[in-house]
Amino acid sequence: MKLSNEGLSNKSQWEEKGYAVPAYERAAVTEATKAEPVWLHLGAGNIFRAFPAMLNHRLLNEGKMDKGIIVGEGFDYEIIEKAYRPFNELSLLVTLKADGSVDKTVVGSVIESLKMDSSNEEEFSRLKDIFTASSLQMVSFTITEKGYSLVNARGEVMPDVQEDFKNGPKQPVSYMGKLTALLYERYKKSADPIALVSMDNASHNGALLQQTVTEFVDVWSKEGLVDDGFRDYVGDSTKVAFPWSMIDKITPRPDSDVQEILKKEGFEDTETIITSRHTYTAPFVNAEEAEYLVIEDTFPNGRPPLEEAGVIFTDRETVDKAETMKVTTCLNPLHTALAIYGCLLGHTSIHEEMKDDELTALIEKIGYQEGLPVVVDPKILDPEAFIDEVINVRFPNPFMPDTPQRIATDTSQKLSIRYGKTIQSYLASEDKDVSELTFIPLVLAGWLRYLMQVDDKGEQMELSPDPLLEELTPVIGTIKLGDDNRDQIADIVRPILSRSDIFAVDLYEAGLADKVVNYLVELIEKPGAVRDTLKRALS
Ligand SMILES: NC(=O)c1ccc[n+]([C@@H]2O[C@H](COP(=O)([O-])OP(=O)(O)OC[C@H]3O[C@@H](n4cnc5c(N)ncnc54)[C@H](O)[C@@H]3O)[C@@H](O)[C@H]2O)c1
Ligand SMILES: O=P(O)(O)OC[C@@H](O)[C@@H](O)[C@H](O)[C@H](O)CO
Repeated sequence: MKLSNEGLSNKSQWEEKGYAVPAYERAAVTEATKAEPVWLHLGAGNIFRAFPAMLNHRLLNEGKMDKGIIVGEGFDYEIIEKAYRPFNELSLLVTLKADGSVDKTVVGSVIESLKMDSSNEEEFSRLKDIFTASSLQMVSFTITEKGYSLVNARGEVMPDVQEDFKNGPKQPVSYMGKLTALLYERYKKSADPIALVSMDNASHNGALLQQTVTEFVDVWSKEGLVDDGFRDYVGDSTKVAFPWSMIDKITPRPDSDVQEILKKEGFEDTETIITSRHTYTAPFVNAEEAEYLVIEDTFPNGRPPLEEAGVIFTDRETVDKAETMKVTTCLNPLHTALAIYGCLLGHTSIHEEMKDDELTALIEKIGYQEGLPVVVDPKILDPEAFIDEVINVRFPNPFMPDTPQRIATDTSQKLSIRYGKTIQSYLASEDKDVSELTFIPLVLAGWLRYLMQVDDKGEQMELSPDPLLEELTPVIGTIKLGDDNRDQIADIVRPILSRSDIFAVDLYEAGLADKVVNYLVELIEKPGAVRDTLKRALS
C-alpha cells in the first residue's frame, strides 16, 4: 500500500486491511479548492495532520464540505519536501485508543502544500493568490508558542524581524513578516474580511497573534512602507478577526512501534524523518482518540461548518476559561511535570511514568490540590471530569507512544502559562495563600535541576531543544551534584528565578523563590536525590 493518488486507486486493497480511505473524489475536491480556497493552515506539523486536517476530512466524507485545506510551512521547508509532496499531500492517521483498538485513516483533505518562502517566486506568488482569494475564510496556525515571538531569548528584536521592519512587505524573511505581507496583499486586492485563528497552546493565543501582526503593521505604517488604510483594515474586527481557541489532542511524534505495525501490514511509507530543524515527521501520524477544539465564533468572512465535526464555537470569555482550564490546570502543567521529572528519572514513556507512584502522586497534587481550587469552570467542559480523564485514561493509555522528551521541548516558553497563571491566581485570591503551593515550586526546582544536564543517576543527559538553553545552561552548569552551599546556589539561580518572562511572576516577589531554592538544594544532594526528594515531599 503506497500513500499516493495512484496507490489509493485500488481502494479494496486498503479496506481489506482495515484502512479507511477518502469517501470523496479527491481530484474534484482539489480542483474546487484550488479555484476557491476556503481554509489555509500554516504549520505543517503533527497536530495539524491529526486534528484540523482530520476535521476537514470528516466533513468531506459526509458531504458537508466540498473544499479541502491548503497547508503552508514557513519555518521548516523540509517537512513539505519530505513528508507532504512525495505522498501527494496524503497522510495516514493512526488513532491509538485506550482500549487497544486502532483506527487507520488515510486523510485526503490536504490538497496542496506550499513553502512560505518569499525568495521562491513560484511558491510565494501561489500563497499570494490564495491569500487574495475572496473565498478564503480562515487561516489557522500551529506553529508552536515561540513562533509568535519577534524577539530572541535576550529580548532583542530578531535580525530577520529587524530586516523586515526596515524593508517593508516586499520580500519579507521573518515568519510574521511574511504573514503580514500576505495580509497586505489581501488588503490591496479587495480588503475582504478574514479570520486568523491561532491553535497553539499559548495564553490568549488569538490576542498574541493579533499583537504580533499589529506590531508589524504599526512599524510599516509609521515608516510609510504600507498604505495608511492597512492599519485600519487590520484593526477592524469586522475585517480581520483573531479568534481565540483551545485545542487538545495528544499527538506524539511518529513512533517506531507504530511504524513496525504498519510495515508488517504492508503499508509502505513508514519512514520517519528528523529534519535539520529538529521536526519529527513522517507520512503517518499517531495520536490519541480524545480531542477538544473550542473556538471563539468570530469569522467575518464565514467559516466551514466545523461544529458538525465536533468543534465547539462559543464566545471569547468561554474560550478563555476552557483554555485556562486545560493549559494552566488540568493537562499541560501535569504534562510538563512528567516531562521534567521523567527525563531526570530516565523515563522514555508517559504511560510508563503513570506507573511510577511518585510521579502520579506529584501530578495529582499539582492538578487536584493546587490547580483545581482556583480554576474557573468554563461550563462547556467540566474541569474535574476533564482532569479525571487525563489522569485515569489519557496519560496511562499504554498504546500512546508519548515521551517526556517531546514534552520537555521549549519548557522555558511554557512555564509562565502552565504554572505562572496558578501562582498569579493564588496571589490575587482572598482565601488562598501562595505559601500553600508546594508542588508547583517542586516542579520549578526540578526544571533547574534538569538544566544541569545530569540525570538522577549522575549521568550526562541530553536536553530537548529550547530557545533559552544556550543562555541558561552555562549559568546552571556552575552548580554540581553534591554542592551544598545554599547561599552560593541561591546567588547562582537568583537572576533566573526573578524572571517574570519565564515564570509570569518574579518568584522572589511572589514569595516562592526560597522554596524553589530549598528544593533545588535537596535535588542536587547526590545521585538518587531526585527520587528521595519526591518521596519526602509527597509522603
Ligand atoms: N502535539 C500535540 O499534542 C499538540 C496538542 C495541542 C496543541 N498543540 C500545539 O501545536 C504546536 C505544534 O505541535 P506539533 O505536534 O504540530 O509539533 P511539530 O513539531 O510536529 O510541528 C511544529 C510546527 O511548528 C513549526 N515551527 C516550529 N518552530 C517555529 C517557529 N519558530 N516559527 C514558526 N513555525 C515554527 C514547525 O515548522 C512545524 O510546522 C504545539 O507547540 C502546540 O502549541 C500540539
Ligand atoms: O505541544 P507543546 O510543545 O506546546 O506541549 C507539549 C504537550 O504538553 C502538548 O503537545 C500536549 O500533548 C497537548 O497540549 C495536548 O492537547
